Amino acid sequence: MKLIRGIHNLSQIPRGCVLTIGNFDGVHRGHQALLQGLCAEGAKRQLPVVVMIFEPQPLELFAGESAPARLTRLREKLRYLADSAVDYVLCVRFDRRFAALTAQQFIADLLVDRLGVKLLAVGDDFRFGAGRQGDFLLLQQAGKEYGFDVTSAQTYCHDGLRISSTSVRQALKEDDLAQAEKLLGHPFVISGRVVHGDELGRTIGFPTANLPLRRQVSPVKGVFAVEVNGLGDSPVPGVANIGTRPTVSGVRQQLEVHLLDTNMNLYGRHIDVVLRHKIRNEQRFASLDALKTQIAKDESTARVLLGLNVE
Ligand SMILES: Cc1cc2nc3c(=O)[nH]c(=O)nc-3n(C[C@H](O)[C@H](O)[C@H](O)COP(=O)(O)O)c2cc1C
Ligand SMILES: Nc1ncnc2c1ncn2[C@@H]1O[C@H](COP(=O)(O)OP(=O)(O)OP(=O)(O)O)[C@@H](O)[C@H]1O
Repeated sequence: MKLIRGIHNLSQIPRGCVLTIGNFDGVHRGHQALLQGLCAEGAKRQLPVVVMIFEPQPLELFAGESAPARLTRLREKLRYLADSAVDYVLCVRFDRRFAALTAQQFIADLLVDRLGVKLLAVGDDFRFGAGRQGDFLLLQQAGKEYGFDVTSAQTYCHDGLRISSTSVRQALKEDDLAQAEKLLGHPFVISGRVVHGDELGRTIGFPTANLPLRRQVSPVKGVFAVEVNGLGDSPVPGVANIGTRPTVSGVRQQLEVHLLDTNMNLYGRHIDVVLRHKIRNEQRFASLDALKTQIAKDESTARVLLGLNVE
């Protein structure tokens, strides 16, 4: 899979392709089904498979802080997309100028002139162009006019529920990690690079690796039994807190993970924290001692939940 960043680099994609467009946040099972169908079409027509995504996601431009929490950062999104057999990911910088393109300009300039699209597959709820004026019907009409096919992906459901990034966020909001995993087709993971914290954790006997969540709001909060990938061949068990750390008057939301039975130094490493089970909500404790007592209990709970030998 090749990543093309920005429409000014479009010439790197051969003209004529099968294409889909969207946010693909989480790369859930609905997305995976759509991509599978598209890849089969690409193979049949011997055309490259292209996925157009937007960065930032449109609502992040329009709604700023109140945009829905991200399920995947760009890096993770690309990793999941690479797992399907797509040839190119075109990552479009979604700014005011791009957002102002009318549906007709988007089709004529980008899809037809620049990409020479032969087949476009989208869900039937797909909307695009300034003011979300463009819809499936308009695409079909344009397809006839310019000579490309438009197909609507069959809606992919789980237990009668349409899988969408929104439904995954809802499951996470309800702390239903099992449901989120069923909808995603993979566990919910928070990834990032470990940075230096205040190192207070050390003094209370629970050193933690800190992942800043930056501007991104996490779709989940609280204390979790986790497994950390990216540190060797097998996952390392741990216990993590996602929150603002009210006990030490923290402000910014971050993820802190305490690894069990190892004192590996993680600074600067990129890790994937797989959330396995929720243990409790974050709380403000009256003292660091009270927090320490609770974290020791959390650790025991995590051992049970992760099926580890309880000491
Ligand atoms: C399993 C676990 C649970 C935690 N729960 C809370 C909590 O409920 N409330 C809180 O204020 N801090 C909680 N913390 C503590 C903070 O996340 C953080 O580790 C501590 O304030 C030290 O921060 P530092 O490593 O940045 O110095 C928890 C930490 C861990 C590892
Ligand atoms: N369950 C599904 N079945 C079939 N196609 C889907 C499904 N979910 C999304 N798609 C299609 O995948 C493409 C990318 O979807 P996109 O990520 O933009 O939205 P979404 O997953 O529906 O999330 P949201 O909840 O934000 O609307 C779109 O064409 C969309 O219609």
